[in-house]
Amino acid sequence: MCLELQLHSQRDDFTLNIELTLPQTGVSALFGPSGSGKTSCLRAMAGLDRFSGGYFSVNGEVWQDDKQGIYLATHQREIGYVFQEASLFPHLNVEQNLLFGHRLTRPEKRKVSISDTCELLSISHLLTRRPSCLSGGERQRVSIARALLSSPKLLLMDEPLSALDATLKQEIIPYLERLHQQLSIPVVYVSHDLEEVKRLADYMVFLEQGRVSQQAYLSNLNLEPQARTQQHYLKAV
Ligand SMILES: Nc1ncnc2c1ncn2[C@@H]1O[C@H](COP(=O)(O)OP(=O)(O)OP(=O)(O)O)[C@@H](O)[C@H]1O
Repeated sequence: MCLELQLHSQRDDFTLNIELTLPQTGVSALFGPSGSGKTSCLRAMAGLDRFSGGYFSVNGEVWQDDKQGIYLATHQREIGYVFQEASLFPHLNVEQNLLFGHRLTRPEKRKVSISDTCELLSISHLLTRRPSCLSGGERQRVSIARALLSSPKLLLMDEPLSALDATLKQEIIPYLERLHQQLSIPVVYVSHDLEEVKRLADYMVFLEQGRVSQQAYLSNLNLEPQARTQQHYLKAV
């Protein structure tokens, strides 16, 4: 069992030619320069963007197959999605935000409890606060908790740390490592930070100009060339 994604699509002057097979468990990172198609892949998996010529299955369940006319809308896909910026409801407190994700899931499908999730992400003491009274790292931890509370079959994370400064990033990474150890669902994690990916991912996909240039378990990869490219890029900006 695994995740399979195929996208063969043209959007304006950008061509996506993706053939991906990701492992059923653990964290798979989509890594590549800006504009290489990472978010497009994630949005296709979530059903947020519909690309023609698409196929997507999660552990045997087909969520899109254009040849057979199958396409599940976002609300029919059992996913958790964590965006770059925490997207919490500002008028609800933390507990109400969490309950929102939980209530959307039918009781028989709930795999995690609010208390366990709060403990996992150390947010129990924040339940009565409004999002505006949280730090960026706390907000992002609440967003992750809300995504988990929908008991998803797949967790999609689009550069969840990119809006945080270096200190907050260091604060939140251990929580992501803990999630990694405790979650049994697949996580697809978009990033263009090689150090982050090296700490969190098991499997890595390199994207370049809408194509997969390489995919393998991290333990089988030599990341020196990518590290050099990233150093070069960081010096240049
Ligand atoms: N709605 C859209 N319509 C047309 N083209 C788009 C749309 N969204 C993105 N693109 C184009 O698709 C290409 C891939 O974008 P995408 O956001 O997937 O890249 P990315 O690797 O996630 O980039 P970044 O790291 O900067 O977020 C880019 O050329 C982008 O301009």
